[in-house]
Amino acid sequence: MNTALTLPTEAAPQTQENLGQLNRQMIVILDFGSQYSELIARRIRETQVYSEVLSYRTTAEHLQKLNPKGIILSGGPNSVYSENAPHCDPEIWKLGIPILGVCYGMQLMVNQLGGEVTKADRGEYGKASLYIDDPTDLLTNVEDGTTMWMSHGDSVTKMPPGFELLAHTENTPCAAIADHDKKFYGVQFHPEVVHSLGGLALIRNFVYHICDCEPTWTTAAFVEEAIREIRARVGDKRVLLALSGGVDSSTLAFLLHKAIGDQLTCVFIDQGFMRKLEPERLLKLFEEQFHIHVEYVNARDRFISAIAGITDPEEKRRIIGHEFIRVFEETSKKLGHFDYLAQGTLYPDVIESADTNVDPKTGERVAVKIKSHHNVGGLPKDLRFKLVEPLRKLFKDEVRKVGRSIGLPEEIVQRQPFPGPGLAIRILGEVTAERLNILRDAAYPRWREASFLLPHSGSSKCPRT
Ligand SMILES: Nc1ncnc2c1ncn2[C@@H]1O[C@H](COP(=O)(O)OP(=O)(O)OP(=O)(O)O)[C@@H](O)[C@H]1O
Repeated sequence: MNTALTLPTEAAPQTQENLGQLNRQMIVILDFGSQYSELIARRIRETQVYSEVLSYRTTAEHLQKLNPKGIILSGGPNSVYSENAPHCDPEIWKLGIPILGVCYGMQLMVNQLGGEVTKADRGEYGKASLYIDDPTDLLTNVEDGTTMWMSHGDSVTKMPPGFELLAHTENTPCAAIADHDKKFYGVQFHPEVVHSLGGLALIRNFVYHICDCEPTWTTAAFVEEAIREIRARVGDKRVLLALSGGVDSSTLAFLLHKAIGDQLTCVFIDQGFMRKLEPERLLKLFEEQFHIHVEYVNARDRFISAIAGITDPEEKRRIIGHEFIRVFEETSKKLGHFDYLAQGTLYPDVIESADTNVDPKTGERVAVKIKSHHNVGGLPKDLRFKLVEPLRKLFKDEVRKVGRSIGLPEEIVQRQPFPGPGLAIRILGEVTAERLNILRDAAYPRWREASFLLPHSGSSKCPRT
């Protein structure tokens, strides 16, 4: 039940602030609709270089402003000749920026630069051995005969002027090509997928040797910049955060607390659907161990009454989501005025939710509607919060790294994802207090309970689950 969060209109533009990304070397991935575009971005970031996925519609003018160290044209499901096939701004070839085309991206490069792409006699899907014709440059340290992952129906049959062959496979004469002078490269295979054994070496060659990047995208650098940015944005104002105890909101709480200390107020709503001892554990960790104040709201009776007699899981979710918003709203009003609401929006949310919201000029995927956390979805307009979303450029594994680096305990960093409506959804049929207790006991190993309870006895704030 991911209700889109419709934000107060004045808050929306501020969500576009790119916390922790200023003055950073970047590789831009132009997305032509491949299921792997996000994966390319992740692979680049694994080399400690920042990368962003933008729409293929991004203009050369905008790219010039962004000043990336390199551009990657992703794969895509189309043929370059098909009607409505996505094409990039042809001006990008004049920017003087290294460009790597992957699969469809390579075919587009060939098509736009005067070569030829034709429907192959036999498409190539799956693993293929790559035979290297030029072991320098892009293919330095890539083993001859290494396995690469192919998935294409069209093939390059004539290279554009200025291009040379780097590698071939049994079925694909032009599997890797380059115009060394202009630093344009094309590969028919997918170096980003794990099955491509030489893929990471190739990506590293592109990023470090061809684009001349340095490994600046590190967790420590992100944390430092994010803290600076949060302070600059928030000033001396108060920030409200809905804390679930999951990895995203917990990392956010730690980061914000580091940046603005007690200007942060965390609200934890105990709806009574969490796993055994989770509420107690959360309060103990945050309040006693890390001295981060958490406003505990015991709303167990309210939630269980709200779904009394309801058996349909979707209906349960809807009611719980609705109730959550009401409780959150009431609590925030009681706690006084807040200028900012912190949200744990992550980069995949930004990419996925913005598909239909591409700014035609910049190609930026504008997250007008943020695919939100169902529990804080649909916050009423009159709350009028501005947003702080310092994690919106991070993938989940990067959030875990950030959390770990700022002291978030491993039990939260590695926590199994658990949906907001939690046990209420795991129980088939009507949810009753008795069923909740049975499920809690069944799902919770005794030894963990014992290790948690001794020598401490949980938080005094909330009743035992
Ligand atoms: N019981 C709760 N009390 C307060 N806030 C909550 C609660 N449950 C969820 N939230 C808020 O809703 C957001 C989304 O919840 P969801 O269950 O979808 O988990 P998530 O997106 O994996 O995030 P997290 O890792 O922080 O749980 C959380 O990040 C948190 O801000």
